[in-house]
Amino acid sequence: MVKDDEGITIAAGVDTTPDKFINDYLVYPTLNAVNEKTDVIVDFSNPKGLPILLAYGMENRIPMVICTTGHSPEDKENIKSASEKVAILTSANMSLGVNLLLSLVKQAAKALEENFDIEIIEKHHNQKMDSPSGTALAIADSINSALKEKKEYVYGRHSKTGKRTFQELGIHAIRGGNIVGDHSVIFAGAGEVIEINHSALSRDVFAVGAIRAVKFLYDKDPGLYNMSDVVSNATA
Ligand SMILES: NC(=O)C1=CN([C@@H]2O[C@H](COP(=O)(O)OP(=O)(O)OC[C@H]3O[C@@H](n4cnc5c(N)ncnc54)[C@H](OP(=O)(O)O)[C@@H]3O)[C@@H](O)[C@H]2O)C=CC1
Ligand SMILES: O=C(O)C1=N[C@H](C(=O)O)C[C@H](O)C1
Repeated sequence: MVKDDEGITIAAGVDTTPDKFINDYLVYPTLNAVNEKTDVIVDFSNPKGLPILLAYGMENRIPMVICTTGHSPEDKENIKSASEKVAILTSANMSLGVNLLLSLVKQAAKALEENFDIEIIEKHHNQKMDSPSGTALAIADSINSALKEKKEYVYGRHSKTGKRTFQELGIHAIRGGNIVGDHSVIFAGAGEVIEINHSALSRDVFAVGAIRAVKFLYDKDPGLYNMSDVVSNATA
């Protein structure tokens, strides 16, 4: 996708795997070789590389587009503090459609808060490392942000006995084949069901979003940004 875009080029690919120590210092030769003219770092990799990624980005004041999912609460705190020094954009899903879905589910949750059960089902390929998907968690957080009574996330319901409570928000992960990424949000009421669904048909949608994010972020002041900033920015 970058090859077809005249505005940007790939300066380097780097490895942030923390696997080498010399005198207690982690050594990352490939990371040190990054071209000084690098304007933005894009990360679609593994949460294990986060400490090195943040340290490098902060030290060199290079904005970072972090698309990797599966971060721990501590990782998320570290991203937040790093964003005080350098611009960081995080998004569990770079597609335009999912970012619209995040606001649609908020609207639906508000309207149906009193008597609809809410469940999320996500489906992904059999190579995915984390579950549930970062997008499913972002959808759940978006729903919760709209509700007066916050829901409690219940993952999978395996071996769970007893009835579902109204406070539950079920989150379910399906893994198989080469499914790119499907997210369905089900609002189930008495006698009616509303389902809001997004299907990524190709991984290109994530690359397109990441390129838009790069163009948005490269000259931004320190701060924590997300895809809704990009989408709402007409020049991005
Ligand atoms: N925000 C979004 O829109 C999207 C986010 N993702 C997220 O991106 C991440 C990667 O997913 P996906 O592309 O499917 O995974 P893949 O396994 O296909 O690709 C990950 C790549 O990252 C490389 N990698 C792993 N660790 C490091 C590291 N420490 N430093 C540098 N490179 C590393 C891997 O190299 P090697 O093969 O050598 O291990 C591999 O090339 C996941 O967290 C996924 O959820 C994915 C799609 C969209
Ligand atoms: O791993 C993937 O493939 C994807 N991961 C992201 C997530 O965890 O939400 C986004 C997308 O659905 C593809």
